[in-house]
Amino acid sequence: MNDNSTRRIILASTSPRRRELLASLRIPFDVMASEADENTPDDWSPDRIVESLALRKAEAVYGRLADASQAGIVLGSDTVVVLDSEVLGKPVDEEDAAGMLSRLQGREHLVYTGVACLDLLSGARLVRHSVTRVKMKALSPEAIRAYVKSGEPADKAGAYGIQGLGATIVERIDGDYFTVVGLPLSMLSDMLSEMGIEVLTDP
Ligand SMILES: Cc1cn([C@H]2C[C@H](O)[C@@H](COP(=O)(O)OP(=O)(O)OP(=O)(O)O)O2)c(=O)[nH]c1=O
Repeated sequence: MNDNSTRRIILASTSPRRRELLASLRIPFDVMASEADENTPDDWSPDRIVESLALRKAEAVYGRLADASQAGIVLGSDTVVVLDSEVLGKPVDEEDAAGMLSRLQGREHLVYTGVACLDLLSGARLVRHSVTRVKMKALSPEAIRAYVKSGEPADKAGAYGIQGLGATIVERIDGDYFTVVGLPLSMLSDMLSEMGIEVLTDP
């Protein structure tokens, strides 16, 4: 069943990247910021963290809309970087960013992104994650300092953005590029299809 015309999509996110990525699917959507608690127990695995936080973000918006009996799908997403089993979120300041980059440089790490889709009317939910391996180039302290000073690391998991200046410090990736940027579009389109929203349809 193709339900594109009757159900709105709401992106539960403050991330401009996620908004741009979702826009590339060419389906109409609204954006609502979600204030979800992003703390998780220390012993949670990365897949559990990103799936749970994606769900929390979607549920925070779902809670504000469910009473209105609106037909729609709420999307939430969360991204972390994992190095040697340690989960790296966003750096708290420039020193933290430089520390993260000096550990990531010259080595491989994993980027996990979780996606949650909640159906506003039925309450049905789908939650999945995607993982991409990233090899970062060896970086001199000067290069790390210059990259931190660019401001790009500030609001990004692992203190880099592959879609920007960070492209110059990545050697290769193995997996889905969009998982690294924060919204795995191929996996998302499969999830939307399972919820009755087809991205590729005859106009
Ligand atoms: C590794 C990497 C991360 N990121 C970003 C994606 C996410 O926005 C951010 C991880 O933080 P998140 O907590 O996943 O998301 P957010 O707080 O930015 O947005 P939301 O409101 O949806 O919770 O890191 C990049 O943009 N490029 C990259 O290469």
